[in-house]
Amino acid sequence: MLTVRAPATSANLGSGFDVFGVALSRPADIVRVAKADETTIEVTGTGSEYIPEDPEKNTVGAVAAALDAPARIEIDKGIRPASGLGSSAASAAAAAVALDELYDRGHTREELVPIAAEGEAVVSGTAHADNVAPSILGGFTVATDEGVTRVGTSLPLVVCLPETVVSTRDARRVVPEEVTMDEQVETVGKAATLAVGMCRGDPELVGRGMDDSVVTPARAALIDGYAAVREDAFAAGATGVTVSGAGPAVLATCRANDRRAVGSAMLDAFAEAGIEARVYRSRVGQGATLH
Ligand SMILES: Nc1ncnc2c1ncn2[C@@H]1O[C@H](COP(=O)(O)OP(=O)(O)OP(=O)(O)O)[C@@H](O)[C@H]1O
Ligand SMILES: N[C@@H](CCO)C(=O)O
Repeated sequence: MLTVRAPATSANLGSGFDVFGVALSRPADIVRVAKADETTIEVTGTGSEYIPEDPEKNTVGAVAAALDAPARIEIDKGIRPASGLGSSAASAAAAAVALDELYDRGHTREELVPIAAEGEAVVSGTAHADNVAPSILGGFTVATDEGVTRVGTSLPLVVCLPETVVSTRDARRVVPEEVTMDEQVETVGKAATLAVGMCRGDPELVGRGMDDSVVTPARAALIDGYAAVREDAFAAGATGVTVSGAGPAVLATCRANDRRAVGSAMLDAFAEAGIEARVYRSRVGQGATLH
């Protein structure tokens, strides 16, 4: 069987709703594929009991259909579903890379991004590419209808995942439908600051650019303990804190030496709110890899 590892990702980064994303160095999904007459899916690993094996309902089924590449597909989940860590996207990204190789379709990595995004439409109703792009390409990505721009960086990150669940479909319902011109101007400034920070590998600039006042406050209300986690992460050295993807994971950036303190502060703040959580001390990492 052909095996691909695709990493977890964090989308939005505050000011880049549905556009920005980063690959995380861990955790990851492993997908194995073999040619077959029709697509079958077997899921094991973290949260697998909540993931459908019906190809019409699993993101990898949509990818196999889009590539016209029927296969026996085994998914070993390292990324918990409904986490805000691009769980559904990582499987789709791994399947796109694996099936393209298995059937020798010859797509470039960039061409595989919209194909993998078809999987996201199955789950959340829209084919947003801000998780599949970094999971396939690695680094920091800017995904728009015109294509994907990528910046390689190894910026330090800390992710804290509480034992609660927020589905992307639900979290999209709370996003404001309109913004004022003041909010638009502020968001452009933040997003530009963040992008420059990624190019320079500067956690101060990236952190400042994460501070969005449109989508994140609406999403934060769905995450018990968020305000305290954010405040305590800053007190421990974080330079920026935001909701990871649709949540409930919380993403922080900081200097590399502060990751341990920031992670502990986030864990403690969730614990004080009576919520168990786990921490990933991470950094921006590479995209899907063939094994
Ligand atoms: N291969 C898959 N892996 C994970 N979840 C899947 C997969 N296929 C379908 N799903 C469904 O997708 C939903 C989880 O996706 P969702 O987008 O809500 O979470 P996420 O990918 O962790 O978060 P986010 O996109 O905010 O980072 C669950 O309902 C799950 O059953
Ligand atoms: N941009 C999407 C990503 C979900 O991971 C959202 O926030 O709804």
